[in-house]
Amino acid sequence: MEGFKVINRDIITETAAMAFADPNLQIPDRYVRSGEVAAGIVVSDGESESYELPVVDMARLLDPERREAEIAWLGSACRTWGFFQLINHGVDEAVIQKMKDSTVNFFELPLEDKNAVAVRPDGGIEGFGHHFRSPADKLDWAENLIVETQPIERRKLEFWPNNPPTFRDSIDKYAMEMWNLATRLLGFMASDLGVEQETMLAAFRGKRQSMTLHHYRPCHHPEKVIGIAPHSDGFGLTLLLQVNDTPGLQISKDGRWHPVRPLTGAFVINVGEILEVLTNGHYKSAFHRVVVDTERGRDTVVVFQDACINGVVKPLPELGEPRYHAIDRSEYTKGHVTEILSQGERFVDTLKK
Ligand SMILES: O=C(O)CCC(=O)C(=O)O
Ligand SMILES: [Fe+2]
Repeated sequence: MEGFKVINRDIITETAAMAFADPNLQIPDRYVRSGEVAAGIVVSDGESESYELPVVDMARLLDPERREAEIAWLGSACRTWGFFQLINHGVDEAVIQKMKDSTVNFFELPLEDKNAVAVRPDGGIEGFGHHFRSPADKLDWAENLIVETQPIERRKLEFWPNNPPTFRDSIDKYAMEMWNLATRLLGFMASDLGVEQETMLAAFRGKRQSMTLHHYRPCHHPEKVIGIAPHSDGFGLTLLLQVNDTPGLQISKDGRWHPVRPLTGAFVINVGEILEVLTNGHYKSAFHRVVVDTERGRDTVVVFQDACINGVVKPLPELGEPRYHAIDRSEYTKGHVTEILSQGERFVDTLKK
């Protein structure tokens, strides 16, 4: 984000923290966005498709006899939904548990302690704070912490909490596990697309990895507030861990919101806009949002893997006549931030030929 003013983060104030904590307090006006919550049709619980994303099984991907069919299934999930849940992922359970515990412990701290790593006016996107993603300056009903994790020289440890004391180590180990998982998945995606694995991996290797931890408080008026406003992810690949089984994530498909039921132990993986471009539009980056629950809080740990080809966002040359205009990676960032703030068209759509 160098050289570009990031204006979509804000510090969390005592007033906000009080409103989060006390259901009897009136919801501050900056969080009230009933029209946005009501926008669009939500697939109802009774419909069979409603809570199912395609479930991809890493054990099958690794099994020579089942691999081919599972790769095709993975590919179809990325083409139709842009999202899937991943089971039998093989990520070290101790690392996951430590990351979950650190996340829960951090968000439980008093506001003052969390604000030790607060966003700074000129500090870019990193730190503890709020997103606001609407032209009307409305805030999400959530707290989040954003840190850059790779390459190592980009790490700004002043934004990495040292309370709880395990936190920095958790982030470090978890970041490594997620990169390993991402490379495996990208290899299988390359096979599905019929490109060399190395071509796909080269677009991601050495690029940025960042992590967002979200904490969505319950709200007695979930129809008035939104956990994360609709957006599509701006990087290459997103790997999301649900810390608890509170639902809330909804994915846009065929013009309707599909609520996702978190599968215990699964990751939710999704295609970001840059991967859509790399795949020349074969894979889709879908809009999604988070609604909040009346009773239960929700925490997620989200890792974003960035990608580009020699500093440029463009389709992999193996995938035929490019259907997107090539754009410099830094110009792409500016376009995507504008998209977040305007909540209009996806920025990648403006790149389509
Ligand atoms: O917390 C979630 O379920 C979604 C988070 C998300 O969409 C994001 O961080 O981009
Ligand atoms: Fe997202």
